[in-house]
Amino acid sequence: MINKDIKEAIANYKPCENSNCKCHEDVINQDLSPFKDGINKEQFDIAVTRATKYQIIDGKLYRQKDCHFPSRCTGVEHYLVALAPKLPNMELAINTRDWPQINQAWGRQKAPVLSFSKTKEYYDIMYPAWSFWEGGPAISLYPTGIGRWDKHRLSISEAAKKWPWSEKKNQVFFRGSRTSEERDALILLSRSRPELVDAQYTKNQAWKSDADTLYAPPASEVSFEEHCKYKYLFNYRGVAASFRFKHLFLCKSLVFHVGNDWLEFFYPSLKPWVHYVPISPKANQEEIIKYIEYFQQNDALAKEIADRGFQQIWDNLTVKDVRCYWRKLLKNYANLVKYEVKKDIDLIKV
Ligand SMILES: O=c1ccn([C@@H]2O[C@H](COP(=O)(O)OP(=O)(O)O[C@H]3O[C@H](CO)[C@@H](O)[C@H](O)[C@H]3O)[C@@H](O)[C@H]2O)c(=O)[nH]1
Repeated sequence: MINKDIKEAIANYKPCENSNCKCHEDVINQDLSPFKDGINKEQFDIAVTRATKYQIIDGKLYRQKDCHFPSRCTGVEHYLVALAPKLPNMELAINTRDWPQINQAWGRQKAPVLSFSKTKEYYDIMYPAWSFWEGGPAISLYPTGIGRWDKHRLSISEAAKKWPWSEKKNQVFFRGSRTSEERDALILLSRSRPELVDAQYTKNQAWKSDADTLYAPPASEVSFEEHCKYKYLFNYRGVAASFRFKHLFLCKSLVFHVGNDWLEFFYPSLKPWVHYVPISPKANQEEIIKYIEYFQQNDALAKEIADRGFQQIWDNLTVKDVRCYWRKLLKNYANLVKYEVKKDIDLIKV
């Protein structure tokens, strides 16, 4: 069954074009399609009540004074300041919370909020998360917050060289906090089958007692580079998508991606069975064991998927791709705006 799924996926796979962030272009088209008849002032006014207001006027970037998460705003502004001189005048409602804002199923009126992550239920328009530059989760190993994707690309891929496939431990590895109960099955499996799985909960800011780490003391945190020692790495959603996904591929380990609802802009460029192993969030411990054992018994196949996953991220999620995505997104967005953007004197220059 797994064998057949892999064969079919590989046979149907058409690599995307590795230039000008083309691998991610469809996501821009899809996210903007609900606004194809244009974006009017009323829609923007709704959007901005749920986000931080930005304007680009005569090539310069402006922002409302308060920002809910200053380092997240800085992470976003790193790209916008650089792109502003080449962009037309526009205004944007950028949500820096984890959670997207405009859920269709809850009957929310259509409004153009930009968010880093969403499911198909939301009208939110995805933008590259702040953490490509700064403002990601602050853990003990990254006290100022996870960021600098440019540096992580180099340091993690160097660690992958130190731990080539044949040297990696034949074990599953996961470290992270209990931001979603979907992670419990793997943590419990690790407790009953420690030789197969090393998965433990760490603390986050919300941690109060061992109950928050599923009745075990919190584990010490482990750097992304150290993850490269293991053949199999698990990715889960958290509150929304989790930032760890892109980093895991850089180890040239086999990535198991649990659930496919929560997206960031680059997720659709990664294909199940071609670049990673898809796992249902409902998979119980026996099912998880079945997948792990399959790949332990089909080691060459596991390595092939791991190598393809690495290459896809290495080639198509560069800093240049992130900049290119922002540029295309904002140009296409500006083309849809139907009202005249007037400079808001309450905003501050960034
Ligand atoms: O030992 C560890 C533990 C965590 N991490 C990394 O730290 C980050 C945070 O991990 P975790 O505590 O598991 O939180 P997540 O659930 O992955 O992310 C949460 O935090 C993000 C920023 O607030 C949100 O965007 C997500 O939706 C939310 O679920 C991730 O990139 C992890 O890979 C490590 O590198 N080593």
